[in-house]
Amino acid sequence: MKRLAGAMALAVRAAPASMALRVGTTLLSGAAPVGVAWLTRNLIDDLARPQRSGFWLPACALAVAGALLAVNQHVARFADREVARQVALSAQTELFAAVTRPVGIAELEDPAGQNRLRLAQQAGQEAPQQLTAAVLAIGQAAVTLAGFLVALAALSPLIAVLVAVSGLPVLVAQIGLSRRRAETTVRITPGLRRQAHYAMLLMDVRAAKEIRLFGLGPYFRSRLARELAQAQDAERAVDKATLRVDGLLAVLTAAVSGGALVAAIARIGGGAGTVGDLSVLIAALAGVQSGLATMVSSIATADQMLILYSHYAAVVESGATGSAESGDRSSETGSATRPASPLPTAGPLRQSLEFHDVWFRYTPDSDWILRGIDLIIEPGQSVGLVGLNGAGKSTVAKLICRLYEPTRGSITWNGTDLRDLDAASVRSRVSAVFQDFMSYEMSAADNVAVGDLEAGGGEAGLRAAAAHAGIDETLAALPDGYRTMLSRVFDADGPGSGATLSGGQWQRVAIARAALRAGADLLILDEPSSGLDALAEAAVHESLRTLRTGQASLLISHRLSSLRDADRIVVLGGGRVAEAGSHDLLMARGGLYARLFQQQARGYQLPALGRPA
Ligand SMILES: Nc1ncnc2c1ncn2[C@@H]1O[C@H](COP(=O)(O)OP(=O)(O)OP(=O)(O)O)[C@@H](O)[C@H]1O
Repeated sequence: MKRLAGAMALAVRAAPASMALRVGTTLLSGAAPVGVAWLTRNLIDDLARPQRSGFWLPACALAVAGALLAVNQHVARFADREVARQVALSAQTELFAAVTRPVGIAELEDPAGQNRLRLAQQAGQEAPQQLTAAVLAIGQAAVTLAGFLVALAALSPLIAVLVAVSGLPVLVAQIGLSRRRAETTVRITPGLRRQAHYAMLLMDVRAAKEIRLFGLGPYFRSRLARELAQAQDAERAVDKATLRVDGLLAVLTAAVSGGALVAAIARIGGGAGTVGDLSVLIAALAGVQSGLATMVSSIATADQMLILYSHYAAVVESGATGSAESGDRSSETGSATRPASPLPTAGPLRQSLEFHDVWFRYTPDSDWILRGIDLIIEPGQSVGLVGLNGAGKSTVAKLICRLYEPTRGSITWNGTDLRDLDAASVRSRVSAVFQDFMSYEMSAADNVAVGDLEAGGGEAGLRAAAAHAGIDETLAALPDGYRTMLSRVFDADGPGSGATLSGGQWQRVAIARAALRAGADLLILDEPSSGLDALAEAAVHESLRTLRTGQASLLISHRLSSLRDADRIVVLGGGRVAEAGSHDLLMARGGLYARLFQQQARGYQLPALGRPA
């Protein structure tokens, strides 16, 4: 009942006027068949009288009722669709507000969480509206049923009871089927998600290159078809069971109604009623039967939708993917936990950002990525982070941004544990270019502006940030300047045409995005120049150096030449800080950093004189 009330409340909140209209049309369509049956009875009895008088009133009332009902049907359909639209809008808004509410992102990487999200999305789209429609249909059927049962009871109480009771086995069977249908929906969700993934790959322009080159079309098509066929098999099994049960129940209810009809006709034939009574009886039996069928199927639908709605409610109530979040400070799921009450905001970085013996693994059953990291970044200091692939450099960056929480140990901002600070306030003091930065299918201006939606300065501010990333001239020279749509798959909003950037140009847009948040205390650059040509890399690094003045920075790069000016270079190895110091110190020490640097430097050296070229 709580879930039902929640779903109904959502519908009323989202579409109050349309809901009121829908309730009105429901009451009218519920009462109409009973009214029409009584008017018909009066009309027949008036006509059956020898003087044939007084039939004008029921005849006119019948005509008006017919017209009203015809219009009512269309109004009801419009109100239904309006409720569906407004509920879907409201449900989607609530759902995605919940998805982005949690501090961390670990739940979004959990397959079970993604299954719940898909179910919640599906339920959010259809469950509240279908539940509302089912409840209204139950109400409508109840009005019709009550009217006809009273009419039947007036003729024969026994027949009325018999017909009403025949609905019970139908109800039990339909609820069983609806539960099975809801379970099937949950069971086929992972397969349908995989199917959607293959469909997305086949349509995605980024995947198209490999799919064409490696001839992967038939491979993904067959995987897609297999997943869909498996889901359909499960649905077909439920449909077959429904057919069997519904067929049997139809025979049962028809037998009960037929028997009741014959018995009642026998009574009227025996002189216990008028011809008008017979017409009411026929209408009442048909009405009760169809009312019962509507009521039972609506109860079953409501039951199924309630089960689906519970997935939506779980996500909306608990946030992200609806999984229970632990309040532990050390999160074994790697998930950043949600604060129970408002936390203090992070002030400017005046002392340091420090890692204290930080251990981290992404899930409780995976390997440790960090095994006791101690790291200090002081205000205005530049720190370079170096390590082999998979050493955990990006993980360190993500931990600072509170996308995950340390499994053990702590990270402090001016001495306060990050978990004791408002996450949004910490993030507002950090700017970052992630290794897997985003390319948004939006205009060039919007692609830079998302770095800081609250930054003032208009286009001049965007251009200044873009200039730091060495991309201002390129963006300004696009067909519609900064308003140019950077997309291959969406049209421009206005009359201008779209444009496509190269990988390195996109990377510079991401750098511009980070540069826009110039007031941040800490700038994290995770492989910011991997796609840049040598000239651009030097220019961007020089520009970022001026941008970083006074700002702390954490620079992660495999191009060690770009790190040599860092105040301190930290080398990660085996999940720990293997080496730390200035470039000169680390070179003199001859450890991993020195070996990596020399290896890279050798690659750039000209062949020695006298050796064949
Ligand atoms: N979201 C994740 N879930 C589970 N494991 C992850 C996740 N992200 C990274 N890992 C694992 O953590 C390890 C460290 O990854 P990370 O990206 O931090 O390394 P890195 O030092 O930045 O590597 P690279 O130099 O290749 O960019 C890798 O073994 C990777 O498989």
